[in-house]
Amino acid sequence: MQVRTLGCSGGIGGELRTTCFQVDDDILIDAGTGLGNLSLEQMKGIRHIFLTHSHLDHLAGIPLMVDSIFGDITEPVVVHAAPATLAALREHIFNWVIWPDFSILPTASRPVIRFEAMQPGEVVELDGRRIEMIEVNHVVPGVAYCIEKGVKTFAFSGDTTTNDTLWPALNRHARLDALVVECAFADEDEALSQKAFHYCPRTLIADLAKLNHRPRIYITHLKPGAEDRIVAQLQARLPDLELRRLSGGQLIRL
Ligand SMILES: Nc1ncnc2c1ncn2[C@@H]1O[C@@H]2COP(=O)(O)O[C@H]2[C@H]1O
Repeated sequence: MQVRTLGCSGGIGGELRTTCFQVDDDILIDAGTGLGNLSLEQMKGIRHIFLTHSHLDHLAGIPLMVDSIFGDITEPVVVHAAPATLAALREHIFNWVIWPDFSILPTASRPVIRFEAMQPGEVVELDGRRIEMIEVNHVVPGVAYCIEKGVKTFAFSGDTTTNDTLWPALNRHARLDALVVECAFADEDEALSQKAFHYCPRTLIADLAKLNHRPRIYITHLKPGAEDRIVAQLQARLPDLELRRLSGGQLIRL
């Protein structure tokens, strides 16, 4: 299994793209502006998209992608998400005002996307990859995903602040090889991080103590301009952890 970082920034500007990870060739975890780094051929190979929550920076690529591949695919792309996230997508994006409802286009019986509700705790198995949804704590309903293939295990926190759901769920796995975890704000912006339900270094460090595994840790969703400060604040207080800043294009092999 491999995870390619198509986008991992908390914003845009220059080379920065928002959250989108490609698992092998056919799965996306979130579909932010990083999705636009895929070629048309690569987009046609995407069969499943798993969403962590309803915010634009995690799904902005979907409407544009489905229009781009509209005439070229025979089976719908399956969008997996929690019921609240799917309801938001239907009501606020695919509502014929912001974008046409591609879940009934070109025809209701053979649409280009299909929405598939998933509940926290549920596992979807796709060609030997077991994808588990885990509840987290964001300003809108949010989830993380843990993906197992063989013995290898990868997890992505989605957007979250302090919680007691992600860490016990990860501890239930026999191992954790790589963890992509968000830390959107620097400690100076802790008040904003609390309002927006994100981690800052202080709160992430406190939660990492709840994790029994010692994975490679990749920090994601850094707000543009604060990247170096956030990573320095984490590394200064976690010198013994294998902790690095995630960057666009980075490949995580498992
Ligand atoms: N009061 C607030 N609540 C939530 N988000 C906020 C607030 N003020 C500013 N924001 C920003 O809005 C952004 C929405 O996407 P994010 O959750 O990635 O990060 C959020 C913050 O950067």
